[in-house]
Amino acid sequence: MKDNIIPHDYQISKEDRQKAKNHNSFLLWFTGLSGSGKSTIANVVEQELFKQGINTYTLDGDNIRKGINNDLTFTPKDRTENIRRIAEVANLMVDAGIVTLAAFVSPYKKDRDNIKSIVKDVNFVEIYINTSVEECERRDVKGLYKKARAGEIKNMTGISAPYEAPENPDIEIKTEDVSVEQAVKQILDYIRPKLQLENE
Ligand SMILES: Nc1ncnc2c1ncn2[C@@H]1O[C@H](COP(=O)(O)OS(=O)(=O)O)[C@@H](OP(=O)(O)O)[C@H]1O
Ligand SMILES: Nc1ncnc2c1ncn2[C@@H]1O[C@H](COP(=O)(O)OP(=O)(O)O)[C@@H](O)[C@H]1O
Repeated sequence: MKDNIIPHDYQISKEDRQKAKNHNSFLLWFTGLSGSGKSTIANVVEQELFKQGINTYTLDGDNIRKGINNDLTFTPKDRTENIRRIAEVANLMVDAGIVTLAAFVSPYKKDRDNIKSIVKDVNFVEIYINTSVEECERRDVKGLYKKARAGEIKNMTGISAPYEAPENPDIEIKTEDVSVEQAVKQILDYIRPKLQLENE
């Protein structure tokens, strides 16, 4: 069946779209425990980029797990499928010339490696929001840790399901040591050269 799918040769390329917008596009992937600070930091990074006239879009649990992935749970198999679909969507967005931000727990190394192969290494910036489970549990932004401790939530990452920390992330942010503003600056400094088109 797949052999019969023959791609059409569309004439407007990713490079054409990037030139029209005057910046490169790539994926900023935030990984870390629930409550680590992924959404908080991604949100401010996006606001700063938006102010600079950069085309951006953020994928997170609200628009993905309630929409395209509303059939998926938190079993390892479903998490793998969750991340695969998000990576495919992100790949289309990067192809459309958009600096795409994605904030997902994404606890498994093999799933994060798969994102890299879908969007290609050069388009993938892995940002590890490194906050200890003790601190995430203390924050307990959504009350999920309390529920997990009470046995009301199964497979809770950090409590009853694993989190495989990135070994060599592009950016690592320890939110117990740095402020949101410092974290945002670290990310913006890292991506500034990546935004520039080659002939500039
Ligand atoms: N069992 C369990 N483990 C972890 N997280 C849980 C769980 N159940 C619900 N939630 C809430 O769902 C958000 C995580 O969804 P993700 O799509 O990012 O997870 S994953 O990447 O597929 O592992 C996560 O959102 P964030 O807090 O924004 O990380 C939680 O609020
Ligand atoms: N340095 C920091 N960076 C990011 N968030 C922080 C920091 N210090 C405290 N917080 C707080 O931690 C919480 C992180 O929640 P959230 O961004 O929703 O996490 P996640 O998206 O990873 O689940 C927020 O209430 C935020 O205000």
